[in-house]
Formats: sequence, structure tokens, C-alpha cells
Amino acid sequence: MTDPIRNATLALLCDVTDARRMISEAAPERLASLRPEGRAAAQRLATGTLRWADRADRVLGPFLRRRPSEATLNALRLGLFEIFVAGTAPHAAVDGAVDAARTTGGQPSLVNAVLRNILRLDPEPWSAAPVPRLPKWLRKPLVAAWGKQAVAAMEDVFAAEPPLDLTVRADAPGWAARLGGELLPTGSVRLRAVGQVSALPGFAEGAWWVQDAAAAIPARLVGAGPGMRVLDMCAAPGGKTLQLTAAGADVTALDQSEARTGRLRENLARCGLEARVVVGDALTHEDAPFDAILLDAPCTATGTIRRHPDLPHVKAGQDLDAPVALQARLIDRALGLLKPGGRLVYCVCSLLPAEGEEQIAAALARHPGLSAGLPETLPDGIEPDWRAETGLRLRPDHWAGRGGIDGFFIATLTMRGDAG
Ligand SMILES: C[S@@+](CC[C@H](N)C(=O)[O-])C[C@H]1O[C@@H](n2cnc3c(N)ncnc32)[C@H](O)[C@@H]1O
Repeated sequence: MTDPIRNATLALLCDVTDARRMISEAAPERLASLRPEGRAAAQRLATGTLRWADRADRVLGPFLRRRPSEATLNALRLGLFEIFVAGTAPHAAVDGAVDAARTTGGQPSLVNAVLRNILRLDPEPWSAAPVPRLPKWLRKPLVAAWGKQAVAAMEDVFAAEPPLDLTVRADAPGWAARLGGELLPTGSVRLRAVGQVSALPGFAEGAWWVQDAAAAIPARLVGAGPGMRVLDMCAAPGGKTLQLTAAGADVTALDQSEARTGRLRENLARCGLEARVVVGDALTHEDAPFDAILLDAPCTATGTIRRHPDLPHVKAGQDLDAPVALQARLIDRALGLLKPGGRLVYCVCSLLPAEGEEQIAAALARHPGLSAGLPETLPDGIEPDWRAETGLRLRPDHWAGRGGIDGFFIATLTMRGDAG
């Protein structure tokens, strides 16, 4: 009998590897006919399959004379993931992959033959294959920036299913105990093996929100508090807006995406928090001056691969010049909206220095009177080796034993009062 979840998973995998669409973008349409549990299952299968695609391709190599169609290759990857990682009974995984290949325009007989041949091998080749590696287009600049050993440690972290981190409004130790999670030194609560997030205690009343431990750090560096006028310049879907608002600041949350801003409004409403939400282009936003600005700039998001293993497939060969140029324009615009002496916190969830360290060096060169330096008192839990010359460099292999963190670069910038 045909399985709608596997069929939809295979179609979603082809959306990623063939049509170069992120799962978050393609899933709403692709999985629309499934029930909520089915949608969650298909997303889990697709994400896991992509996380292990590099190992699957190495195992498949000797069995394929040439690269098959995307539907066939993805059906094979899905079958191997189910058999060797997800623990599905081999006959069910093979039948499911064969059937999905048939429904999705692949070659079912090839999928059947290859998977059965692999299952016959003794010892099975999966376990001996190396940890999935990043694709060359990304590995090369990362090795140049952080070295081979660090990149290998990142790849180990990317191979594992990431934990779920929460930012808690009050009483993080209490919520960690209640949810059976770990209280991280930076104050986030880390959970493992979570089913439906919205069913957890505290979700409905907005006692916490989902936010990676690294992503929770930039807003803490803003120093927001009551009486301060703060601009969250690229705000949606709003994890950082929630932090700034919860700290008591008068927050303007600006983002150009109507759809993402809708999610930001929902998040504020769930948490009972208020901010002025504006849909608009930060490059033309007026309404100055602000005491502080948080600029969480659009970027390659290469720091979030452990949560988004679809990203290396979708962004392959992406031009870096456009995001880097936009980030520079956004920094310049933000500086123009700040009160003299006000603080700009710039951050990107990128592992590429061009979007982080080099972006800040270029801003310092463009603006005499601008300085980059971390505040004297840093938020709790920041490790000494996360400090970089002009800010904080957070990498996925930091806290590797605890499940890692997202990659981020964060700088705090201040313009001297008399400088223009
Ligand atoms: C990294 S995401 C922000 C994530 C958000 N700060 C959070 O914590 O949930 C970058 C955001 O920048 C927005 N963006 C990109 N270019 C923009 C522009 N010119 N003006 C305003 N927003 C922009 C995108 O729509 C996207 O929501």
C-alpha cells in the first residue's frame, strides 16, 4: 500500500536538492494534504535524510554507474537513512523507498536492487563510512577561516540531531526542572527528544520561546531596559524582539517581510508582550533617534546548518557579494538612526568571516569615530575563548559535548558623540 508520508518526503527532498527550495519554504505546500503528525513525520524524515546524505552518497557510490535522477537518488538516500539511522525495519524501508520512487517519477527497480544489494553485504558498509562532510563550496572557506580540526568538529556536531533550546522569561532553573531540561550557563534551557513543542507546559502562556542558545546572546548585549527606545532592525520572526521587550524597553520591531512579521505578531501575542511592529525596508526607515539598535542582518545562515541540513544543498554556489553589500548598507543606515553614543549590536548567524569579522573591519574603516568593543560586563556564561578581536565568535563546535550551538558573529559598535 502506498504511503503518503514517504511519498511526500521524497517530493520534499526533490524540492530541496532539485528545485533548491528550503524545507521551511516548500513544506507548507508540499505537505498540505497530510495531517499534523504526518507533516511532522515527513519533515523529520526529510531533515534526517539530508543530514546523512553525504554518507549515503559514499555508500551508494560503488553501486551506481552514473548519477541517477534526483527522485531515484533521494529515494535511495531515504531508504538508507531509514534503515541505518531511523531504525525502520529494512523490508519496510526498502518497500517504502521503492514505492515513493515509483510515485515520484524515479526508477523503482534500481532503488529496489541497490538497497537489497547493500543489505546483503557483510559487514554492512554504512557504519564504516565517514561522518557526513560539508560540501566543497562551504568546506573550503571554513577550513581557511577556522582550520581543518575545527571544521571536522563542526561536522561531528552537524551529524547529530540538535537539541531544542528555550529562552525563558523568568525562573529558568524552575523551568529546566519542570521540563526535564538542562540549564545552560548562558541561561537557556536545553531539551532533547521533544515531540510537539506547542504541547509542552508553558508554551501556550508564553513562559518561554524556542531560540538557540547562541541566538539568545545578541539581544543580551544590547543592554535594553525600561526607558530605552530600541530598534530591532531585522526583527522577524521575533525571538530577539521578545527578549528586548521582556527586558522592559520600548521596542520598534521592523522587518520587510509581511509573512514573517505576521509570525512576529503571533509570538508577541502568545507571550503577552508589546512592541511597535513595522513592515518596511530598514534602508529607508526614518523615526530616529534610538538609544540602541539590534541589527540581526540577513546572511547566508551557514551557522544554522545543524538545524537546517537543507541549507548546503539550496545555497550551493550562492553569490556572497549581495548579502555582504546589503549588510554594509544596513550597518551604515543603523548608525544614522542611533543617538550619539548609542549602541549598535550587529550579528549574523554566519560562519563566514566576510559577513562577520571582515564586515566589522570594513565598517570601522568607513566610519572614523566608530569603535567595536564588548561591554565591560558580559552576559553570564560567555566562555573566554568565544571572544574575538572585534566581538564574539560563536561556533557550532563550541559546547560540542552538550550538543553544540549555532554559529554567530556578534559585535557591539559605538559611535563617538562628536563623530559624524
Ligand atoms: C536573520 S533574520 C532575523 C531574525 C530575527 N531577528 C529573529 O531573531 O527572529 C533577517 C531578517 O531580515 C529581514 N530583512 C532583510 N532585508 C531587510 C530590509 N532591507 N529591511 C528590513 N528587513 C529586512 C528578513 O525579512 C529577515 O526576517
